[in-house]
Amino acid sequence: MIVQLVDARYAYEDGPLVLDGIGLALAEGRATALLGRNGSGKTTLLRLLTGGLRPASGRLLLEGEPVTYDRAGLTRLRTTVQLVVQDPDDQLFAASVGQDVSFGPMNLGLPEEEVRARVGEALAAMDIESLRDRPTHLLSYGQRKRAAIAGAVAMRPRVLVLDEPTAGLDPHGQERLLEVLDGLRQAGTTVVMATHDVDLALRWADDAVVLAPGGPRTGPVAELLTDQALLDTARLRRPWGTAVTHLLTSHGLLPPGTPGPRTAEEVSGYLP
Ligand SMILES: Nc1ncnc2c1ncn2[C@@H]1O[C@H](COP(=O)(O)OP(=O)(O)OP(=O)(O)O)[C@@H](O)[C@H]1O
Repeated sequence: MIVQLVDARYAYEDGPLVLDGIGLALAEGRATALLGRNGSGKTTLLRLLTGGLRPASGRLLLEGEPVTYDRAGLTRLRTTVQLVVQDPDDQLFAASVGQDVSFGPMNLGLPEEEVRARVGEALAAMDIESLRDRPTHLLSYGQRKRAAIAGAVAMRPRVLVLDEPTAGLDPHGQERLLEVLDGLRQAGTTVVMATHDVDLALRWADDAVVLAPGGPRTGPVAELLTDQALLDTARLRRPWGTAVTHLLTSHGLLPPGTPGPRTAEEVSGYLP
């Protein structure tokens, strides 16, 4: 496991207990969707995973070793695990897109040529090469979101953690992002994404973490998102694929236990 959170608890100062006894293990190349209603603790969990918050009890392990929350420990964690926060305005700070995306790799002390190559690659991946010299504050929300993700991609982290990355992206932008994330995964990057989109989670992820009032549940995404009792307690909508399967099964058109389609293309597998 690259990163592991073991039995972690977290409460904000003077606030409620947000996470209680959560465990999460991130293996190389796996995609994990983090789901839960507003205020369930998704952002808090992502901040625990990336060292921005420290668990009140429990441990964060990086390659099996407990993370030390000193400068060296956090630097080591953050070169391995990159967080893209929900609001791009909390992430972007340089004058232009190109400068912003190059900041991280430059800070790693990489040679100029390497920085340039990484920035070019990240801008191309996020389809924002034409915005390289644009001031970040003049970009649209979706463009800023893409620029913030490009900044993390340019760091080539082993684990990429994204807080609602598709929110505010147009359909093309969402598809493009999923392609980028699939490409990163194929190259071995571990990706964690908090999202409210159950269809996207079912289609994209291997594993899921559902923050439900009774306690967090972790497991294969196809298993958790077909568990109606869990969806009800977590107040999650049933993914359309699961709903279609349920309908076809209840009409005897599919044998019970048939796994639901994760994409529209997979539905064709049910046709005679
Ligand atoms: N800085 C803070 N100080 C005190 N309480 C906080 C702070 N940040 C978050 N909280 C509280 O912690 C709980 C979890 O918040 P968090 O942002 O992790 O939820 P979330 O699942 O990401 O929500 P959303 O889906 O709305 O983004 C909420 O009750 C929230 O009000």
